[in-house]
Amino acid sequence: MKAKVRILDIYSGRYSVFINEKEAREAKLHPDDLVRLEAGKKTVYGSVVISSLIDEGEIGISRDILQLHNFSEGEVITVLPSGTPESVRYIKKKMNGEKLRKVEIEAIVRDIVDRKLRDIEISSFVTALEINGLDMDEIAALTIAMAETGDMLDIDRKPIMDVHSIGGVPGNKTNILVVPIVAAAGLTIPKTSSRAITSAAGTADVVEVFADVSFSLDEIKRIVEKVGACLVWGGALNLAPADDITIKAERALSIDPTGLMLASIMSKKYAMGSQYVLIDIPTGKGVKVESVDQARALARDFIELGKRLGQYVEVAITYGGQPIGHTVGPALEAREALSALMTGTGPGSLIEKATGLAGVLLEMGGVAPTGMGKKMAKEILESGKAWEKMKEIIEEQGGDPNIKPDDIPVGDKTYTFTASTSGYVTSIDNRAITGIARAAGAPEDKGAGIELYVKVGEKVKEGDPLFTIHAESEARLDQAIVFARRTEPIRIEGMVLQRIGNI
Ligand SMILES: O=P(O)(O)OC[C@H]1O[C@H](OP(=O)(O)O)[C@H](O)[C@@H]1O
Ligand SMILES: Nc1ncnc2[nH]cnc12
Repeated sequence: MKAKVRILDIYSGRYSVFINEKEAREAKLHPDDLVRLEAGKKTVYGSVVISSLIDEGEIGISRDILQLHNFSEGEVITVLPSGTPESVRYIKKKMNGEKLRKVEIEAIVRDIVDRKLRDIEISSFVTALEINGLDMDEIAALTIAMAETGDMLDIDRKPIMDVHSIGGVPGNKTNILVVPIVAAAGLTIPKTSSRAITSAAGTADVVEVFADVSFSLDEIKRIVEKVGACLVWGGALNLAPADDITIKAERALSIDPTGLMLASIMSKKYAMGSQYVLIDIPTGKGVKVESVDQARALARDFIELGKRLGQYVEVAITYGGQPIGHTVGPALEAREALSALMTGTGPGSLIEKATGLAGVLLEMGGVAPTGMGKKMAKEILESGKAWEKMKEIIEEQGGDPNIKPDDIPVGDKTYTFTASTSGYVTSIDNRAITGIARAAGAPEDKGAGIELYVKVGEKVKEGDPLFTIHAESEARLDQAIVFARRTEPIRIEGMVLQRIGNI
C-alpha cells in the first residue's frame, strides 16, 4: 500500500510503524508484524502498531524510525508486509546447538543491522549464544561481519594502541587513567567504550559525567589527530553497529556470552584500526571469569582472534575479587578517577591496575624497555603529565578542563551501613555491590552508586561505617537499602552469616 508519512513525536526504543486500524485489517497486518517501508532507494523495516489515531492513507513514523532514515512529513512511501527473515532459521539452528556457517552468521548480522530482526529474535540469538556458545571459526566470522556492516576509522598515525576490559568488576574506572597515561607518552590510543553491560557503570557512562562521549567518526579523527587519544562511546558511531544492538539485549538479561563478547570487543577494535590491543580480564568470584584457568583459555581466544584479524593482542589477567577503588556508579567513579589523575595518587587497587596496564601498553608500543613500563607509567601519572593529557581530552570532548572532582554532583539521598561486629573484612560480594548500585539507579541516574570505606583484609570495629549508598530519589534509595539488607555485601570475620530455624 502507498501512504503519506506522518511523523509522530514518539520515542520508545523500538522501531514502530503506526497504521490505521481499517487499513491494517484490509492489508492483513497484525500488531508487531514486520513491514518494509520503501522510500526511493531506501528500505527500512519496522514493527506494526495499530492505531485509530492515524488517518486512512497515512503511516505514522516514530522518532526511532527517523534515526534510520530521514523521512519527511507528507512524503508518499510504499508499505509492504515482510515475511520472517531467513536468519531466524539460523538463530533456531544455534538454539539447537548446531554450528553456524559463515554465510548464516553474515545473514544474522546483516538482518540485525537492517532492523529486520526484532528485539525478541535478537534476545533469542543472545540467549542461544549464552547457552550453546561459538567456536573460533564462528567467532571470527561474527567479528568480521560485525565490523564490515559498519564504518571504519582511518587515522594516519602508527602505531595505534588500544585497551579494553571485558568488565564485570564493580568500580572499574581503570581505563580512564590508562588512556591519558599512554597518550602522554606519545602513543596514539583512540579508545571506545560501551556503556554498562553487567555492571553499574561502563566507562562511557563514567566519562559522560564530565565530557561528551557521542561523536561522529570525523570528529573522533580530528580529536585523536590533535591530542592522540579519546574516550568515547562506541555506540554513537556506526562502527560495528550490530554490537550496540546486541548489547541492549545483553544488558536487559545481564549476560555477556563469551563468543559474542569476543566478537563485540574485537570488531570495534578492528573497525578503529587498532594494531596493538591489550585486553584486561578481571578474574575472581562474582565476575565474568571466576578462575585463572578460565581466564587463560579466554586469553588464548583473544590472541587467536587477534591473529586472524591481523592485530597483535596481549592479555592481562587482573584481580577482580572485589571492587576496584572505593567507588561504584558513574558520578562517584568519575570523582575517583579524576582525583587520581589530578593528584597522582589514590586507592592502591586503582593505581596499581592502571599503571600495570598502561605499563604493558608502553612496552607493546615500544616507548618503554621491557620490564620498565609500569615504572614509566607511574612517573607519568605522578608527574601530572597524565592529568595534563586528560585535560586536553576533556576540552576536545566538550567538557570543562578545569573541573574539580568535588564539583561533580552525587546522589544526595544517602544511607550508611555500619559493621555489626568487630573483625577483619573477609569478602566483598561483587554481584551484590553491583546489584545495590543498580537498585539505587545507576547507571541511568548518574549520581547513584556506592562509596566503600573498607576493602578485604582491613580491620573494622563494631559500628564503623562500611559503605554509603547514594541515590537521586528516596524510592530508589529504599530499594537499594532493601537489596543491601538482603545480600549483606561485606562479610566480617566473626559475623553470624545465617540464622536457620524450624527445619
Ligand atoms: O562491566 P560491564 O558493564 O559488564 O562491561 C562493560 C564495560 O567494560 C568495558 O570497559 P572499558 O571500556 O574497556 O573500560 C566496556 O567498554 C564497558 O565500559
Ligand atoms: N563492548 C563489549 N561488548 C561485549 N562485552 C563487553 N565487555 C566489555 N566490553 C564489551
